Amino acid sequence: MKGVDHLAHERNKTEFDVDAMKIVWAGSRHAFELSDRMARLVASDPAFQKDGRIRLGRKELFKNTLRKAAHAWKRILELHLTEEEAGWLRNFVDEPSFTDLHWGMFVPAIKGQGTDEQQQKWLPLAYKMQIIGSYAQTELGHGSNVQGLETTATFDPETDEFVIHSPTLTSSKWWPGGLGKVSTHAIVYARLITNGQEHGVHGFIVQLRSLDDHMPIPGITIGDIGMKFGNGAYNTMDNGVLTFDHIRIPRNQMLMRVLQVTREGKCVKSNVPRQLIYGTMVFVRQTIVADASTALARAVCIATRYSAVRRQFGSQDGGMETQVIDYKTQQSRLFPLLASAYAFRFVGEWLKWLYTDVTQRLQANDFSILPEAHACTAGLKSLTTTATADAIEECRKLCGGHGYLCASGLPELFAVYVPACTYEGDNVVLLLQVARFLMKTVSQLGSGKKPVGTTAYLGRVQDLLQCCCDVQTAEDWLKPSVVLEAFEARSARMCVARAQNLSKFENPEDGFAELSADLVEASVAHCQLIVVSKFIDKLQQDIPGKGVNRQLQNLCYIYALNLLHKYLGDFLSTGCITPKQASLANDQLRSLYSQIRPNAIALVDAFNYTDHYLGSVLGRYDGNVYPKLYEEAWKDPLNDSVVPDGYHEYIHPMLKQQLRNARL
Ligand SMILES: CCCCCCCCCC/C=C\CCC/C=C/C(=O)SCCNC(=O)CCNC(=O)[C@H](O)C(C)(C)COP(=O)(O)OP(=O)(O)OC[C@H]1O[C@@H](n2cnc3c(N)ncnc32)[C@H](O)[C@@H]1OP(=O)(O)O
Ligand SMILES: Cc1cc2nc3c(=O)[nH]c(=O)nc-3n(C[C@H](O)[C@H](O)[C@H](O)COP(=O)(O)OP(=O)(O)OC[C@H]3O[C@@H](n4cnc5c(N)ncnc54)[C@H](O)[C@@H]3O)c2cc1C
Repeated sequence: MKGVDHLAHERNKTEFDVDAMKIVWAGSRHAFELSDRMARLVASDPAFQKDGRIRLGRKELFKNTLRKAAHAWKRILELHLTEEEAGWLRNFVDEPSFTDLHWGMFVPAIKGQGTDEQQQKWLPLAYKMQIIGSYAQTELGHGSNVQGLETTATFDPETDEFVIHSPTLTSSKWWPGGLGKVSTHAIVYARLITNGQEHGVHGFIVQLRSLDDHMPIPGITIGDIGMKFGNGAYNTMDNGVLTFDHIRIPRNQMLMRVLQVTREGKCVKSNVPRQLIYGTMVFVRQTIVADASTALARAVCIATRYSAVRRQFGSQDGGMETQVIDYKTQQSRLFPLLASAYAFRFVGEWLKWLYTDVTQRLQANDFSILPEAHACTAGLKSLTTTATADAIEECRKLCGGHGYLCASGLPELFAVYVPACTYEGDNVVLLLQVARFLMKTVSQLGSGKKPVGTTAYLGRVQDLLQCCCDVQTAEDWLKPSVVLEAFEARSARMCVARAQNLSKFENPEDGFAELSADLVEASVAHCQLIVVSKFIDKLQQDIPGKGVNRQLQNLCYIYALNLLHKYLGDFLSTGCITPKQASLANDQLRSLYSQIRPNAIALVDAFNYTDHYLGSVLGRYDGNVYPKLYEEAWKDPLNDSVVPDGYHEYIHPMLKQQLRNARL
């Protein structure tokens, strides 16, 4: 690192091996080395610089994104990067683009829902980017309600083709990323109709644009849906609108792993459950959980470094003022977010494992844990993205006024991140899916069906309904079994109470609708339990590196005890803990903040983010904030001239007029 390190005094306080923590954060030495190499490659390439992005108009911004995506692809080919390396490279380019949808949804949809033949035909084209794909599911009138989609795919036995059609305005495809201006193909979700009968929503590979001149295929109307929230941010993406006027595609372009349509138009079901049509969403929701920890860690890294640089008050004798990170209020807002970044990292790691396990089981025709995988990916996507979006905004406030400057990197990070609460499933809609799963699990308890996986604790529901927390001192809150039992008891009691309320309704669907707000709270409690338990599991692993495990323990208890504090109403009203025990938890939390404090800078250094990736003057590794902030201000186009454009038209006449009036 060149120049003076203004945070050196902070780094000198560190009580653990930061390099070892970097490997824990990355997941493995291999992942660390690979991501580190790709981060540096991107940071050192002037073609990937991000300065001034937020000031570009939409057209320039978009063209700039196309340039970067093309340059990234060129580097990927020149350096013969593996798929994993290429994924990291694109990640560090740090600009949403059509490639996210191509690699993140189009390719996985073909892999997950296509037959072997279809995969053999389409995947090589996609891998070489000879076609560019998007994922066209959502319509103007329906997004959450997938079964309500209106686009039709009607089989024509005479020509052996499907006719794809948009019958209404509301059936226009609306939102798909990469669709507006770039994609040549899309997986289009449409209602399958054969022999006059409907067979639900399925995916179809549809060509949208000519591979020669990029013009839309006749009968297709396609464009961008317009500017979105924030400068720069998600406006690098061409979210699109698309309508079909009786577009014909060959029969073999329906993704047929779940259901085959024969030459005669007969539907033949495979042994794969219908829900696999939603499989791409499960895959992406799982990646979104991992991405949440990355985005949260970015915001926390900026806020933590800046909180150590920033000083306010406290100097009575003309000495240094207090670093704002030393205020307990700042710590109580910041350190739980730091802990959440680590918590989401580990639950993301676990979810990736679960997803891999489910995929292997599906291949062996074992579909038993699909509902669990759906509930976990939906619930954790919802929990982590909501918390991350809120946390980015909190980090902005933690940085005071300077956090509101685009130079802090936080406004753009917020704007680019918040749609994660909506895409891949609105977060409330997803929690309702978790609630259905939980209520089903509770209702089956009497029948002797033993819950497994993340709901196994519900199998001990009788114990959990009666257990009494035996915390007597603040230190007792540092026992994994105590914390786990409190979270299990809270979740179990909330689930059982909701199930009892539901049973009072004659029609369960009416009851579900009426109690939905309460049910969502039970889902949150269950998902928080999963995060806490996966963090505790992580602590049981043999983690090398001096002091690393100790720091992780502190973070784990900060994560759990802060939730306990925030959701105290749940814990107290369900009788899981007493007010006295809650107060002891708070005492412990304050003590943990003091223990984390000297390690805070090192804990964010362990994320190993380059200054390029952070894109923040406040979060600079060297802490040299003020001179750089000052420098940055002068780069604003408003400062190109001392007297602004418009002075002669608007300011001068106004001043003169007032002068004249004053003279009158
Ligand atoms: C190598 C490089 C890799 C790079 C990776 C980079 C990744 C980058 C990714 C890009 C990231 C960001 C870009 C954002 C792009 C955004 C894309 C989108 O938004 S796509 C559109 C997403 N849309 C949704 O998520 C819609 C939300 N709605 C739904 O999911 C459902 O329709 C639902 C669940 C709300 C429907 O409810 P309903 O009750 O009507 O269900 P059904 O009758 O349809 O089904 C009932 C039955 O099925 C179960 N179920 C539902 N969903 C699933 C599922 N996904 N999996 C398994 N099972 C499911 C449900 O629980 C019911 O079960 P039952 O037992 O009958 O109760
Ligand atoms: C940036 C961005 C990128 C996107 N990219 C893509 C893409 O590439 N491909 C694609 O197909 N789609 C994409 N989408 C669309 C996205 O998947 C949908 O917007 C999302 O699934 C939410 O659906 P909706 O817009 O219909 O919301 P709605 O369902 O209309 O939600 C509106 C409100 O109603 C509430 N609500 C809805 N249903 C219920 C219910 N049953 N019970 C209680 N409350 C309910 C919601 O909580 C919300 O508050 C993208 C969206 C965004 C913002």
